[in-house]
Amino acid sequence: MNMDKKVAVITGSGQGIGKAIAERLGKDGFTIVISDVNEESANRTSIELMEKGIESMAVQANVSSKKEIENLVEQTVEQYGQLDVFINNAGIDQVDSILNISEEDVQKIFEVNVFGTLYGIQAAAVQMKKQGTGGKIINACSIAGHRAYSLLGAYSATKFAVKAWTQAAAEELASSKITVNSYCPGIVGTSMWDRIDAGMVEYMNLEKGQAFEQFSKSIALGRTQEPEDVANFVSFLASKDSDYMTGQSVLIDGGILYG
Ligand SMILES: NC(=O)C1=CN([C@@H]2O[C@H](COP(=O)(O)OP(=O)(O)OC[C@H]3O[C@@H](n4cnc5c(N)ncnc54)[C@H](O)[C@@H]3O)[C@@H](O)[C@H]2O)C=CC1
Ligand SMILES: CC(=O)C(C)=O
Repeated sequence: MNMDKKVAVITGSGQGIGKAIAERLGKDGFTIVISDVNEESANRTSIELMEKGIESMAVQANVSSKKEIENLVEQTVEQYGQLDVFINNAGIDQVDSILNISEEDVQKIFEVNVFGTLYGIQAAAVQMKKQGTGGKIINACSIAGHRAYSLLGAYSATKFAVKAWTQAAAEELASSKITVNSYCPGIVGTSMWDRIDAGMVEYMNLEKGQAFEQFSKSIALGRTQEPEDVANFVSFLASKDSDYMTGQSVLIDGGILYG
């Protein structure tokens, strides 16, 4: 174990954007804790990183359980002695109309995207304050945290909430030299968009892939986003270069929304 190396925890990093962030931060020199509710994908991704020479371990955790997230931080510190960067990346999607959304579905998406992000901020901040070294907390927001989309009403509401956590936590934690920022991707071709497309085409009577295609037409840079496009920006947020930035939820969407 090299105690000079900084340690980053990434939730929901068994696949998709979280996995790309883990790979990028590993290349940047971080020791990486892969965490996911899916134990198999967490283990697989952690092994892939180690095969690339990146120090890593996997911890299975469901972000909607405060206890499991506290345990994730405990295990990290037990193994590596410190926590420097905590990334609340895990999130789930939901496609439904406002008139049709059920109480159970709203509860479920808020438990993961909203409560889960809060538990991550809390557990990370407690540890970072104890260390007295400062730190960086980074959250997954979305273009849907800047404007709500039809059929993504509940999802958009959760991402607006992530933006609110980011601003409030940034103000409260600044005196402990802990910064809190969010990345707001656009249309990234992960399994999340496969599910969103499937849900939307059913609602709108389209062919498979057409909802993804229609959304993608709004991207000024003319291509859909790769997980690595997001990871490149998160690399900056996790680095010293972002030390003077806090409370921001930054669009990284190839030019869909401006502001
Ligand atoms: N794909 C996209 O176009 C965009 C995604 N985002 C956000 O980026 C983040 C990552 O998204 P993707 O990689 O696309 O999704 P994904 O569905 O491909 O991967 C999400 C990962 O999170 C894990 N996960 C789900 N629920 C969890 C829980 N309760 N506890 C721990 N892990 C859990 C899954 O097992 C999976 O490994 C999400 O917060 C999402 O809302 C934001 C904007 C656009
Ligand atoms: C998945 C997501 O955040 C959008 C709006 O595409």
